[in-house]
Amino acid sequence: MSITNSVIVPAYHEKLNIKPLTTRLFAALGNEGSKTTELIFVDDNSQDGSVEEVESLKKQGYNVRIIVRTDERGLSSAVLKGFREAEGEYLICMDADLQHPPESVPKLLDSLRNHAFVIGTRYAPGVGIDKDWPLYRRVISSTARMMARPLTSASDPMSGFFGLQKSYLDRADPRSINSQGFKIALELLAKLPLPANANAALGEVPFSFGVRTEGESKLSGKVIVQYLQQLKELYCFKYGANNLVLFLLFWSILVLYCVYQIYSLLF
Ligand SMILES: Nc1nc2c(ncn2[C@@H]2O[C@H](COP(=O)(O)OP(=O)(O)O[C@H]3O[C@H](CO)[C@@H](O)[C@H](O)[C@@H]3O)[C@@H](O)[C@H]2O)c(=O)[nH]1
Ligand SMILES: [Mg+2]
Repeated sequence: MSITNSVIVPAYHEKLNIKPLTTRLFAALGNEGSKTTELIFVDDNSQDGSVEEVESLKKQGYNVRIIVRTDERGLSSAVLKGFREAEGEYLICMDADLQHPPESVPKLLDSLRNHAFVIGTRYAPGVGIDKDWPLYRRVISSTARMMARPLTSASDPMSGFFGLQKSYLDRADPRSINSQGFKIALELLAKLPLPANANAALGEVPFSFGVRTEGESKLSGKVIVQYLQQLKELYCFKYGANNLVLFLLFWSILVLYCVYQIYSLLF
């Protein structure tokens, strides 16, 4: 049977999460789904035993492999590398740390049959974010989400749990895609030539966002700065570089909003 689905997982120092993610994913896909799905970890030379872990799972019969990059680092570029190497027409991206439940992957794959792009959203009735996710991360995430509002109609463009039909990626000029930072879903939502019909373009699959139990988050100040640079570029892409007044106005509102959020949290 040929591979139709590729699940891409950017991974850096995630050895302890590789086995549970792989076994839970293929269990969720079932016998039939497992035959048509490959799992690809894209690791940036962690040298923590991730390679050996994947090799061992491969020997057990799982269709899993690991790409080790030694010349580049970063979440978004790792995802793009995995997408390029993928065999399947239906691509899924998810984190290694189990904050994205592998059991939701079949739902994303189903939705991808009818939509060019599918986002796993934490903002829908009946789902949410684990209560143990730190407050400062909630503030960063909701502020970042608000800043992306003018760029996409997706309810959760900050999500790293998403899928797309490869043909849409193939139609885009690779040089036009910003591969810096963490927010590759937003980048692709804004830049890919998705169908004009909103229903055909975007599907949303609610999921509950868990907390990491093994390893550490790689979010850093540098990633936040990269996000701000990415936003600036996306605003110029969408609204034109000359639209400076609009841009400055938006940023002023944003700064006021952030101050208000921090103030209401503290007092
Ligand atoms: N290859 C590679 N993978 C990386 C790198 N940095 C991070 N990753 C991998 O990318 C995934 C997400 O990284 P985390 O460090 O767990 O990110 P987070 O702070 O929990 O952020 C998550 O939440 C955001 C939503 O609030 C998501 O946008 C983001 O994608 C991620 O899911 C993990 O599998 C991690 O190993 C890197 O430089 N290289
Ligand atoms: Mg995480």
